[in-house]
Amino acid sequence: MSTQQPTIIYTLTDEAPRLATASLLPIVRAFTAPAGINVAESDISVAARILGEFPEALSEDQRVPNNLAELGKKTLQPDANIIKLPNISASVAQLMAAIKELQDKGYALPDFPEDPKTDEEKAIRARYNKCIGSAVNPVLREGNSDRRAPKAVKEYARKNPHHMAEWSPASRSHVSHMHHGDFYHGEKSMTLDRARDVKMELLTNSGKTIVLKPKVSLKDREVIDSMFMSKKALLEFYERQIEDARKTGVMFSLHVKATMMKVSHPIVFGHCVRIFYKDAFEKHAKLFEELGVNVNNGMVNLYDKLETLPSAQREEVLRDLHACHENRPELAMVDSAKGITNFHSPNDVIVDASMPAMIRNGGKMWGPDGRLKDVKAVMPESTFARIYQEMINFCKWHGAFDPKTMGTVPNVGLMAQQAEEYGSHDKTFEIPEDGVANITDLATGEVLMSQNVEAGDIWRMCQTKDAAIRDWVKLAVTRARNSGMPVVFWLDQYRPHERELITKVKMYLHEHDTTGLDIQIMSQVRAMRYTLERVIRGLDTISATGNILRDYLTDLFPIMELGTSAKMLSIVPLMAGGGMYETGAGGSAPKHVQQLTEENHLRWDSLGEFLALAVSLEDLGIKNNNPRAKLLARTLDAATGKLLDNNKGPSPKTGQLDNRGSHFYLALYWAQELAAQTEDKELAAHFAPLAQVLADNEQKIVEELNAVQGQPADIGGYYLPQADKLDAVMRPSATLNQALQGVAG
Ligand SMILES: NC(=O)C1=CN([C@@H]2O[C@H](COP(=O)(O)OP(=O)(O)OC[C@H]3O[C@@H](n4cnc5c(N)ncnc54)[C@H](OP(=O)(O)O)[C@@H]3O)[C@@H](O)[C@H]2O)C=CC1
Ligand SMILES: O=C(O)CCC(=O)C(=O)O
Ligand SMILES: [Mg+2]
Repeated sequence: MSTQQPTIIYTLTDEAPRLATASLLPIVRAFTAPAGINVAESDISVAARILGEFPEALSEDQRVPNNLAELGKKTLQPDANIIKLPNISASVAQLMAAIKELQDKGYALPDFPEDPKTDEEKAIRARYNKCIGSAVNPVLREGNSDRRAPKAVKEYARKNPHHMAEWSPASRSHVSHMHHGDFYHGEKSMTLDRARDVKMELLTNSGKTIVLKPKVSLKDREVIDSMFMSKKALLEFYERQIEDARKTGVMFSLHVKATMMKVSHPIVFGHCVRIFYKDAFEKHAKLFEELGVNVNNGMVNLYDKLETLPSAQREEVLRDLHACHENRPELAMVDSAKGITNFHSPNDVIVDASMPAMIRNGGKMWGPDGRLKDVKAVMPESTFARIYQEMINFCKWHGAFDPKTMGTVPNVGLMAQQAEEYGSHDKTFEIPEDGVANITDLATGEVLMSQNVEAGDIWRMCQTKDAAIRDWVKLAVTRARNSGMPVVFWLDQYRPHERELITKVKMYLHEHDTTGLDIQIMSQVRAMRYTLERVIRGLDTISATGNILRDYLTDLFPIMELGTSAKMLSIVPLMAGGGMYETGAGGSAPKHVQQLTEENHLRWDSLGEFLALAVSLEDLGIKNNNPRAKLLARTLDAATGKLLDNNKGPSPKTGQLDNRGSHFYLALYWAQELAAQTEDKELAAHFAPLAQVLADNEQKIVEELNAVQGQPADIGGYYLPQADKLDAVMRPSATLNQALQGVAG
C-alpha cells in the first residue's frame, strides 16, 4: 500500500456485522479501487483482541497484532478515516466461550481464571479483563457523537411505517428506580483548579488505609465526580420491588448495561438475582461458595457449575430454585420457548435496546407462557431511569407514537476522551470494609472529595475533560446551525456533575455565534416531556446529552421513529481532525447469527454501513481534494436512496431477499449511478459494463442468493469464523462474484 493512497480503515467485528462485511467489503472495494482509494481492514473482533493480548501463548503463524491499540493511535491522527461497525462488548460468559472456541481451534490460550488466587492467575485475569465489556468504543471514540436519521431514511420511515403496538392508559407497566442510596443521590463533583495527580483510597473504620487506585492524573479544568451506590439500599430496593410486582401481579424485569458499565452493573445485576432466589441461595450458600458460583455473570453461571454435581444433588438445587418462584413474581423472558429468563445472562437484556423494544411493544414484554404482558422495568440507578418513565407516562396519555407523523430527535453526545462513565472502569470498586472513601491530592494530601461508605457499596470516580466538553458544545451549535433545529441540553441542575457541566456549557456557548439559534438547558424529565410534545406535532429537536443518555436516546428515538437504530447515521468527528463513521447506533444482533446458521438467512440491515461509507468517502474527498471520492459518495447516497425507494432492504423472513440481496441491489444502483453521471467520463465508462451485467442478470443473481436459504449454514465458528467458509456462505452468487471480479480488472 502506498502511503500516498487515501485509505479508509474498515473494521472487522463480530456476529451479524462481521457476516455482513464478508459480503459487502468485496463490493466496496470493487467501487473504491478504480478511484484509487484503498480500503484497509482492521480486525477488532473479540477473538482478535484476545489473540492480540497473548502473543507468547501462540505460535508465530497464529499471532495477530494488537489492532485495537493501533487503531486507537490512528484516531489521534488528523488523516484518520475509520468505518467502525458494532462489536461485541463481551460479558464474562461470552469471553469464556470465545476462549474455549479459540482453544479448540488450536490456540494455546490460558484458561480464564474465574476466581484468580495466585499472582500468575491474577496477571492472566488482568489481561483478559481488557477484553471484557465495552473495551473498544471508549478507546476509539476520541471525539463526541453526532447521531441522526438522514432525511431520506426519515422520509422512508414516514412512507413505510413500522408496526407500533397500542398503548392503553390502563397499562400497568412502569419503571422502578431507587429513591435514595444510588449514584445520583450520593454524588459529589468538582471542576479542577489546576492539573493534579490524585489517589483513591479507603480509610476503614478499623483503622486501615487501603489504596484502591494509587494514581490518577487529572488535567486542569477537568470535571471529576465521586459517587457510590449503597449495597444496603440496593438490596432493600430489590426486595421491595420484587414483592410489589408479586402483589400487584406484573412481571418483573431488570434492565442494566452490564456490558458498557462492565464493573458496576454486573454487581448490580448479581444482587438482584441473589435476592430473587434468596431462599435457595441461603440454603445452598456453602455449596455455591465451593462451586465458585458467581451470578454477577448470570444464572447461566450457576447452571453450568451445577452440571459438575451428581445428578441427585443437582436436582435438589434445581428444585429449590424452582420453589423460589412460588413466592416471586413472573420474570420477563428473553426466550420463553427455551425457558431463558431475564436473569440468564447479563448481556441478554441491555437497557439501551431493551427499554425501547418494550415501549414499542405497548409497554409489554414476553412472559414465561409466551404471552406479552405488562411489566415492572427495574432500573436501580435513578439518574437516567426517569426518562423512560416520562416516555411511558406520555404514551399512556397520548397513545403510541406514529412513525408517519412524528418529528425526529437527533443526538449530540458527550463521550470524547473517555468522558463520564466511559473512563470509570478502572476507578470503580466494590468496597471491602466500612469507612471513608477519599479522593486525595498526591502532592498536597488535600482531600478533594470524601464519601462515607459501607462494605459492598460500589464506589466510583468519573472524569470528563474540559476539551471534550468544549468540543461537545461546539458540535451542538454546529448541528443546530446546519439543521435549523432547536437544541436542548439535557442537564439536571440538582445533580452535582451536571451542575458543573451547566456552568461550562453556558461559558462555551459564548464562544459561538448563536444568533437565531434556539438553545435551552433542561433537566432530563423536562427535556423528555418538552421533546415529546414537539415530537407528536412533527417537530424536530436535537438532544445534547452526556454519555449514558447518548447511548440510551440513540436507540430510544430511532426505534420509535424508524423501527430500529440500525438506520442511523452515526458520526464521530475526531477531536484530532479525523473522522470515525459508525454504522447505525445499534449492536451486533446476536439473534441474526442464529438465523443464518440455522436457515442461511441474514436479516441484518447494512443501511448503517451504506450511510457511513458515504460520509467517509465524502470526508476523504474533501480532505484530500479528491473529486472521485466525492463522486463516489454522491452516487452512493443516490444508490442508497433508490434502494430505499425500491424497498430492497433485507426481509426478516427466510426465503426472501436478505442482507446479501440488499448488497447486490446497492451494487447495481451504485454502478448505474456512476455509469449515468457525466462529470467523470472515465469512471462512467469503467462502471457501465458492471451496471449492464448486473441489470441483465438481476433475476439470476437474486435467485442464486435466495436458493441457498432454508438450510443450515456452516461458517466454521462463532467468535472466529473460518474465512473460506464465511466467504462461501456470504457470497453464494457466482454470477455476482464474477461481475465484481470483472470490474476490479
Ligand atoms: N457500537 C457498538 O459497538 C455497539 C455494540 N453493542 C453490542 O452488541 C451486542 C448486542 O447488543 P443488543 O443490546 O442485543 O443490541 P442489538 O442492537 O444488537 O440488537 C437488538 C435488536 O435490534 C435489531 N437490530 C440491530 N441492528 C440491526 C441491523 N443492522 N439490522 C437489523 N436489525 C438490527 C435486531 O432486531 P430483530 O431481532 O428484531 O431483527 C436486534 O435483535 C452486545 O454485545 C452489545 O454490547 C451494542 C450497541 C452498540
Ligand atoms: O460500547 C458499548 O458497549 C455499547 C455502545 C452502545 O451501545 C452505543 O454506543 O450505542
Ligand atoms: Mg447503544
